Amino acid sequence: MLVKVCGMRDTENIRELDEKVQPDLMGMIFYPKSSRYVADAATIPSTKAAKVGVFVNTPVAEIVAKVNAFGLAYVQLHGDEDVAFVEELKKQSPADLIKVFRVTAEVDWSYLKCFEPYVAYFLFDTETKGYGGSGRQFNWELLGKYPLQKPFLLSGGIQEESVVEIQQLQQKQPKMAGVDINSKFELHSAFKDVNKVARFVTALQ
Ligand SMILES: O=C(O)c1ccccc1NCC(=O)[C@H](O)[C@H](O)COP(=O)(O)O
Repeated sequence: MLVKVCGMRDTENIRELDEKVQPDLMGMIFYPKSSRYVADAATIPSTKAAKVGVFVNTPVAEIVAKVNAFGLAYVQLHGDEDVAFVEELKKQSPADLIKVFRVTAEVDWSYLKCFEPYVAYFLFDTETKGYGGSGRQFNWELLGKYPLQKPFLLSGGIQEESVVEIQQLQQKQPKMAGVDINSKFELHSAFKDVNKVARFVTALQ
């Protein structure tokens, strides 16, 4: 199962996580209103993990500039980006795309289907005022009925204690390609407890 650790910023914390845990994906937040906002490319070291930039309703040109400055392998669209926007970004960005859907009570699968040609993964997170990183879980049972072909990542309030529930969901839903973790593994904002992430990843595999 793929593991994405999101909301990283501190140089040494990124290096330690990359060496000890070797996550597949390492996420950085480019949403200025987030407490995890990354402003400076100089603080982000090179990593074995593929870098993911998280954006919220950011113009295409600005995203492409960050892809180049930070060497992003993926762009995660965590806002209200529509299909036309995603299609245009796909034309201009050298990075692959992850489109996020923030879940409330139900999911409109037919709407998601329109995004399938342009993205590498979908990602499901909990609806929250700040767009993401809330530490709150949505009703994962909704994904048991996932009807599409595109692989997806599960997110929203995942913690060490979530392992069994994640494994059960993956058995039901083979399109679930991985998980995305963030606030439940933080010592403080944008700084992860590497040992806690390591325990989680070991338990998951
Ligand atoms: O983390 C943030 O501050 C953030 C702000 C705005 C948009 C997205 C954000 N995080 C994106 C992520 O990929 C998180 O990992 C995801 O929302 C889950 O976070 P959590 O519920 O804290 O595990």
